[in-house]
Amino acid sequence: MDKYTIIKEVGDGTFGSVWRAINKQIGEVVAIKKMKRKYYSWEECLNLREVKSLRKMSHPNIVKLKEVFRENDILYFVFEYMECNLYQLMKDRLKLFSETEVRNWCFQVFQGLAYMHRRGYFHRDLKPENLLVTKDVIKIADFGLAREINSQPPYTEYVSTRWYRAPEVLLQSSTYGSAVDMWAMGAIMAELFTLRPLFPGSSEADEIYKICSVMGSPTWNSWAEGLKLANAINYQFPQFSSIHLSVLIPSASEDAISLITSLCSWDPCKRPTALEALQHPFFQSCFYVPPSLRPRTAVTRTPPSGETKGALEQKSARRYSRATSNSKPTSNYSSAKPHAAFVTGVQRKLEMNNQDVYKSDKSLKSSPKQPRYRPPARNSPSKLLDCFIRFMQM
Ligand SMILES: Nc1ncnc2c1ncn2[C@@H]1O[C@H](COP(=O)(O)OP(=O)(O)OP(=O)(O)O)[C@@H](O)[C@H]1O
Repeated sequence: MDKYTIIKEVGDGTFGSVWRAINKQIGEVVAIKKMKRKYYSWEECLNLREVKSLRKMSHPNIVKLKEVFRENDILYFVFEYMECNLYQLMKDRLKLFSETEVRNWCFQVFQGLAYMHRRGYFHRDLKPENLLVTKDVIKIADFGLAREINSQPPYTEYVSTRWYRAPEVLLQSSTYGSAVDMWAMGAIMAELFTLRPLFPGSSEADEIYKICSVMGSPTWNSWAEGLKLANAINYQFPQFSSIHLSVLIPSASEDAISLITSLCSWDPCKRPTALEALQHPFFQSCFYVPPSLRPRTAVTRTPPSGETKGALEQKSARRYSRATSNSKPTSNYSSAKPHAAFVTGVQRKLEMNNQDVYKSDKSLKSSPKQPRYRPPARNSPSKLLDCFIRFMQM
């Protein structure tokens, strides 16, 4: 730690506290994540998902891991520093974001996701707190739960923050994939428009209830696999018809509504991939390249090798026409009774502190509250450096 001057704490997550610091040698501002549990061997550290996945990724919309070191059995990650996260940007805002702002952020996140998914990883815990912003650039952070797409299911350990959790994960599927990130993006995109969570469930059962109350309950036609998953755990969906999302997100354009609707498809197979999302008409005007990205990489809308742009567009067009036609306004929605998301008065911070990390225990129930971590005092006695290994110098 000698190399860094710690400035202040900027984040306190489940697994680590994050500090703003300066690299004394080169004067660079960085974010240092200090992990809460102890690591008694370097092998243990190298096995961490955050290390394994982030080491392999280099993309302008994925937060850069600069260094990893262990000191006194405490593991530290050194990241490029970002000014704030999307939740912080939303929470005190009185005025809605413009559609251009939402579009530019989402366009960048989908590029980061397309890259990550192509490299064989999915994030599994996308939420506004994990999307970090500096000026007009947004980056995906917190790869603590990232999974290799080719790794062997079943995936049974804890996964993702409830409000952004995909239905297949809520219903305890053990074979979900990168489509869980696309679901989370649908919920995040809606929240960017309204500044309110779209599905603010207070428990796992309430989460499914809230999703049904907005998207309409799934049917054998729309998601047979989901009905089977529900049967397997003896769960019965509450019966709702869908609400047209434009009722809940009145400030969003038709294109935005169509993209959110298809991202929030019950059936993971019907959600667009990140690459398909980038081809959606909502991003038609998105040749915008944030100045800070220009020297490093060109933002293009080129399809991946092996698939022609025309073919991809046709596929996207099919997907999107289906998504929009599935989501007609329903007559039984009363505008006098606003959507739960707008009336719950849920205090997000309380909710998020109470968030249940998902465990496959065959029940739709919350796990106990995480104890809040308090970092050691800055003036605590200096500790001996028992191990200091730097394996990355990027
Ligand atoms: N590179 C960074 N630059 C600035 N702030 C950061 C950076 N990385 C993380 N933070 C801040 O710290 C918070 C917690 O970080 P992170 O999500 O990595 O921790 P965590 O323990 O894995 O959290 P979670 O509870 O989401 O799993 C973030 O929401 C963000 O506000």
